Amino acid sequence: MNVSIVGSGYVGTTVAACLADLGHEVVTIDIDEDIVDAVNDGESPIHEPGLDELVAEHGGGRLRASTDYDEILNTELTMLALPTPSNDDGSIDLQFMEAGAASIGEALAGAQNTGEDPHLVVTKSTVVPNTTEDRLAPRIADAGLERGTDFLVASNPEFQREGTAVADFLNPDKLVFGTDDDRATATLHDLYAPLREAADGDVPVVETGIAEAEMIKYANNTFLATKISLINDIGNICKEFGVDAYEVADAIGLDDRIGEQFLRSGVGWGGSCFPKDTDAIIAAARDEGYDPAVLSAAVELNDDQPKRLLSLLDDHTDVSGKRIAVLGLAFKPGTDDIRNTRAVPVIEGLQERGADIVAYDPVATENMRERYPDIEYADSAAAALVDASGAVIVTDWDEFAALDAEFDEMDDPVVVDGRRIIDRRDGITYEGLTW
Ligand SMILES: NC(=O)C1=CN([C@@H]2O[C@H](COP(=O)(O)OP(=O)(O)OC[C@H]3O[C@@H](n4cnc5c(N)ncnc54)[C@H](O)[C@@H]3O)[C@@H](O)[C@H]2O)C=CC1
Ligand SMILES: O=C(O)[C@H]1O[C@H](OP(=O)(O)OP(=O)(O)OC[C@H]2O[C@@H](n3ccc(=O)[nH]c3=O)[C@H](O)[C@@H]2O)[C@H](O)[C@@H](O)[C@@H]1O
Repeated sequence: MNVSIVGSGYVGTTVAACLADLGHEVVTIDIDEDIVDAVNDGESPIHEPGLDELVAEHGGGRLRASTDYDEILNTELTMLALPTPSNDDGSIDLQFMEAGAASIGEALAGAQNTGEDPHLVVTKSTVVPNTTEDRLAPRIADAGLERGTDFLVASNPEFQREGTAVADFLNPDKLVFGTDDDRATATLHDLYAPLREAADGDVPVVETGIAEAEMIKYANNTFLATKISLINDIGNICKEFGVDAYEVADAIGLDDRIGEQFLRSGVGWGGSCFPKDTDAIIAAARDEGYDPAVLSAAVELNDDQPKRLLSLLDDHTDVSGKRIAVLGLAFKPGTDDIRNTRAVPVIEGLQERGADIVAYDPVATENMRERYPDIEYADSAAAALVDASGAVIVTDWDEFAALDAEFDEMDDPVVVDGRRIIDRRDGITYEGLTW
């Protein structure tokens, strides 16, 4: 099939490269010329394991990029993979999506009516229920097009994670096709047929309505975020009783109804999506007159975990004027992404206390330096610990598990672990956040 994808960022580029690898002819459309040039030169514009190889193999061939929306005229379907950031009040900002939809409409309207099937426009981005219906389809139609004759719309949300995006896309737990027209459903089946054939096992397809598909994405992300907040709540109780929350989590995870994943308690969830998507669906629900109590509590608890981490440190040392090591800056291991990382409230809390911060991350240091140019950055965890009067662990990088004699170099070896990555050992004052 000939496929176009508007937006060549984390999702757009990953999906495009994987679809090209599965045999489709794919073009991405982006306003950023550097991204377009990179893809055409066979270079991935973003860092994801396995993506460099795919873009190197197909870039400039079955995978192309362009700044020209007219490219969609040579394709059967267009996916919208544009950003859906938050407004100041947490609600979803649809300006990029509406601009993209309008440009698609203008391109389609400029084409000769060939009598072919209507062009399918698929919302890949995460959008609150009814966005495709109420905000995107009308923008496409604004160019003088008729829905059902000139174009169709559908929702096909994406569940890939950063750091494992290629593997997640190629072997998804499910595919969700939200449509209101059999022709759209059939086109999505054609698009994913090679993926389902190549995938490791059976890939279930959920055929549903457009708004249901949009909501499934929020339900998925907010369920997982809330699962982490719940295990953090349970972990905080465990800490009060001197109980090991990880032993408790391992045991409850054996119950199939609970499941073993996403039970790692600690300093909380961050990243480009859980925080923004939770805020967006809470704001959208409130707009409709419903206040989601559990989700609001999940956010509140997530905001409190970094404060609990710092108050554990306060229990052992007055950090004012002292050198304090912050180990881990990325929002999770395996990425240099610092969007909504828990390291930010930790750093700000330490700054408020007047601490002298020395931070270390294997890959995210440069991104954090842009945000906090004035704090000290160490070249290694070992260097960060030298002469420190306390250390806090924010990201569960494997390399932190190997730290041992390095703690002997601390002035006062107080270690507060927000991710259960350091073993308790003689010679250090160790506090686990939930154990
Ligand atoms: N990053 C992730 O792991 C996941 C993200 N999502 C969702 O996917 C959507 C996209 O997210 P990302 O790929 O992370 O965003 P991103 O910010 O990495 O990429 C968006 C791209 O769109 C381009 N762009 C902006 N306006 C444009 C326009 N008018 N026309 C053409 N290109 C334009 C930008 O230059 C950028 O390259 C969001 O709704 C996000 O919530 C869903 C699942 C996973
Ligand atoms: O919509 C999205 O963008 C994506 O959001 C998440 O993916 P991602 O943000 O890449 O990262 P996760 O691996 O889910 O981790 C999110 C946060 O939760 C934290 N976490 C995760 C698991 C756990 O047990 N405990 C825990 O604190 C991580 O440290 C991290 O800060 C979802 O897992 C993806 O399915 C989804 O597509």
